[in-house]
Amino acid sequence: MAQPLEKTIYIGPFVHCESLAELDVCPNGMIGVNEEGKIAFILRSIKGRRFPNGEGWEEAKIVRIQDHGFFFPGFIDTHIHAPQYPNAGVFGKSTLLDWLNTYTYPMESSFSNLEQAARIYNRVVARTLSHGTTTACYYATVHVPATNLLADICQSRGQRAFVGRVCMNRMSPDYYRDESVESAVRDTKACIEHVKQIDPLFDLVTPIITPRFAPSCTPEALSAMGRLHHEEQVPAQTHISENKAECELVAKTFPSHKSYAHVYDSAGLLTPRMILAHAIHLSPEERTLIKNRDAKISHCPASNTALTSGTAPVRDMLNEGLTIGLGTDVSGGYTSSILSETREALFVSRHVAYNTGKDEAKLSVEEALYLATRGGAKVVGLENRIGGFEVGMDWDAQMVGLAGVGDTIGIDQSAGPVEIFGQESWEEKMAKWVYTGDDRNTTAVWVKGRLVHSREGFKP
Ligand SMILES: Nc1nc2[nH]cnc2c(=O)[nH]1
Ligand SMILES: [Zn+2]
Repeated sequence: MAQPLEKTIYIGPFVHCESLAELDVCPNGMIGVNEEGKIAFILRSIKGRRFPNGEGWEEAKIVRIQDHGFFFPGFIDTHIHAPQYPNAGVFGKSTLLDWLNTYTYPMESSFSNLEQAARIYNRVVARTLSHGTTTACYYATVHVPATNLLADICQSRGQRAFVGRVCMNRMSPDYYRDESVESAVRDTKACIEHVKQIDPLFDLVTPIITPRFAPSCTPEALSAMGRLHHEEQVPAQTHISENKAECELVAKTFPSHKSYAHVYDSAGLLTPRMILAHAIHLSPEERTLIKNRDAKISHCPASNTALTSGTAPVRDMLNEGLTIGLGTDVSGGYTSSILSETREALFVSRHVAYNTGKDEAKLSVEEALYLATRGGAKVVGLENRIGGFEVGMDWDAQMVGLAGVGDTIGIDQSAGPVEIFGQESWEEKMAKWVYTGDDRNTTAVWVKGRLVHSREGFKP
């Protein structure tokens, strides 16, 4: 069981997203986090220490920003394949459909071995936490024991997670697919039951229905997953319109359906609790349908570039009112860092601007950070609990450290790659973090008030 929490006051600058375009910077404030890991108060000035009287805050533990850093909400990875982690960076010149057969299915099938699963899943959860990912939406594999182990590891390492057993009953090698719709339903239910055992209120870990994508599932399998989504009242995730050959395959295998989005809709899967990854080549009608159903979008720019899938029209989708978060999509995406993904989203938006001649397609640093935090929180349906700093929200946060040039002699690698010369505005500091930072700048990470990662030298 996790250690009981102490009341803690976090002192120093804190930054979070107020809205899509606006960062809220408090250069020197205090955030009190109670024994339940919830934000109890926020003071925007440290003068006078006016925290609530008589509630024991006088004796609370203090955690202070030491350098040019700040507290920032934890990142939300709305789409990541945990078993593909060993393949990160290995994709050659492949595109989606040959990449799945060449790299992905062979790797995922090896998770029939629980030792392999333990090794890789421990690693991917520890690594994503080290990047400041406090919530991750994981695809596991078809294997029940390994999927349950991933849920256990998220629970014990303290990462908020959605853990999905993948349903796929066709178009993959015989050695890696569900035998039947009945066995897929039985195995999916077994994974849901397991999470109910370890976390009955889905406080930290939530099961998620995960039909891989339409080509991998017969219409009967999709409908069965749609029924489970409704019966079990748990969220769902899948891929949509990532690659043109995939879209053609869907048109061919579902000839009576109007569109790719309609395939999911007719299976009862296009709901407010569905997370659709990629959404690159959707028609305007499909985007309208997704908007009307209030289904959510996971934008995965690193993967979309790596697998030559295309450039998602994020600005258009935002303008149309779609809800969007960021996903690393490891290992279509090479990085398990949402900070890197934020940068990729910025660059891809510039390619969209260039290719369409529409300058407004470019995302700002603030907007990309919004997608990485508040946007992600909406995508996973937890916007009232995570993604920002507000009284009553959970303390899912990261301490970002930025080294001041001149503070140390020579180049201090341990302080991380971002160099602060002292003249930077907050806007510039945030841009430097996004464009030049990495996990060396992630000094400490908390989920629900529990310290789940810290760099060497961090003194809580
Ligand atoms: N990027 C990506 N797309 C998919 N479509 C179906 N499966 C996958 C997968 O594992 N990764
Ligand atoms: Zn994916």
